Amino acid sequence: MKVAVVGASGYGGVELIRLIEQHPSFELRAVFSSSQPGHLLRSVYPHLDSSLVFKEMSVEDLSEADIELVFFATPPSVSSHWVPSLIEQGKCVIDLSGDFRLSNPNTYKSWYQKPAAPTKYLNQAVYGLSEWFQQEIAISPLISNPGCYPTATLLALIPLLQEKIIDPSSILIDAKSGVTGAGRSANQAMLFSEVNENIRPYKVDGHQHIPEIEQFASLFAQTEIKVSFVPQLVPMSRGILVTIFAGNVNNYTNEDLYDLYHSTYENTSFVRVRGRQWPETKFVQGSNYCDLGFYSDKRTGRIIILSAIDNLMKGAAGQAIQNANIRFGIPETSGLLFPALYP
Ligand SMILES: NC(=O)C1=CN([C@@H]2O[C@H](COP(=O)(O)OP(=O)(O)OC[C@H]3O[C@@H](n4cnc5c(N)ncnc54)[C@H](OP(=O)(O)O)[C@@H]3O)[C@@H](O)[C@H]2O)C=CC1
Ligand SMILES: CC(=O)N[C@@H](CCC(=O)OP(=O)(O)O)C(=O)O
Repeated sequence: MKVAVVGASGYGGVELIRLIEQHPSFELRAVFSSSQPGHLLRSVYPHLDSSLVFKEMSVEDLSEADIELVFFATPPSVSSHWVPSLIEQGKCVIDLSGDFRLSNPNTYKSWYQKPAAPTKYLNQAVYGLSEWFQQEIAISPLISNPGCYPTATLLALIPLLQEKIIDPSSILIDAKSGVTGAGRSANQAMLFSEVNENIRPYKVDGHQHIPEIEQFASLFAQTEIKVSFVPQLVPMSRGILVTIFAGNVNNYTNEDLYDLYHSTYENTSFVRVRGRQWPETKFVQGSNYCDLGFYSDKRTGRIIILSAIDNLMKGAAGQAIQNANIRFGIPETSGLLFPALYP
């Protein structure tokens, strides 16, 4: 199948290219970038041995190249401009940005401070949290890949919310991310000397992933959920570690938690239930796995859940390929079954 990547010069885009180039069923036919048109992909990214040349985005180029699937790894408000014409032409789109994740356009406008996508296409989009929306992903022309923090958070929270094991008003989320989460564009705050030997909380007063987490947590809990969420930047390139604290309303023990998570995820390919072997970002770096750990703290009556992913893999490009596999009836693990880079 012929595929294209828009935003191919960024971190999400180049991770998609790495995965597509060794995928058994996808053939990369076009890479788009507004800053690099005319440049060889391998001159911008020498680790990739490709003879493709970056082009300026154009719907005509996509039609001529007979491309069936288009990935967007672009900043907010870019995909919402192109997606309507691509969908009308019968293309399938997987969007890594937040443009199609929030069902209410006013919520998008207030958290992203950008115009929302047209409602017609918001209504067509399905949320690409692969483990929980398989059936919807398999038939949709527009898949909205989840944010990196929401992926790690929701995979940990949904089993507890569905079974009403935690107090829905008690959810606190401490989240740490490596710097590739912020993308590749130049930014003084991301200089080595600013980030190294530092842990930086940011957007404590309102991160754009809060409404996304709340929208899908509420869906599975069947009640309105509000969460406290504190993201922090840590001095590493890749990786997210999310720690969630919530009140244990049903006195679930560690064994009960293990049974719950194990039975929920035993037939999935990329969620590894680690229990009391606490997840670390090192164990998932470069891979599509999400590692989950948990602890029922009898002393405080709280449950603590830990979730580790690679932000560019399960948090972005890896999950996008997993969704493409599901969408086109290819085995879900195609092109993704490799362990983390260690050490
Ligand atoms: N990094 C991560 O861990 C994750 C990122 N995401 C989301 O994925 C998307 C991409 O993120 P990331 O790769 O990190 O970002 P980068 O900043 O690294 O890359 C963005 C890409 O978009 C292109 N671009 C910028 N402006 C435009 C435009 N107006 N039209 C077309 N292309 C444009 C840029 O290239 P050029 O300037 O050459 O056009 C670049 O290739 C974002 O929406 C992000 O929020 C989601 C989950 C995790
Ligand atoms: C470390 C870092 O800065 N991470 C980014 C993740 C951005 C992201 O994925 O945002 P979208 O909702 O547009 O997909 C952030 O916290 O804003």
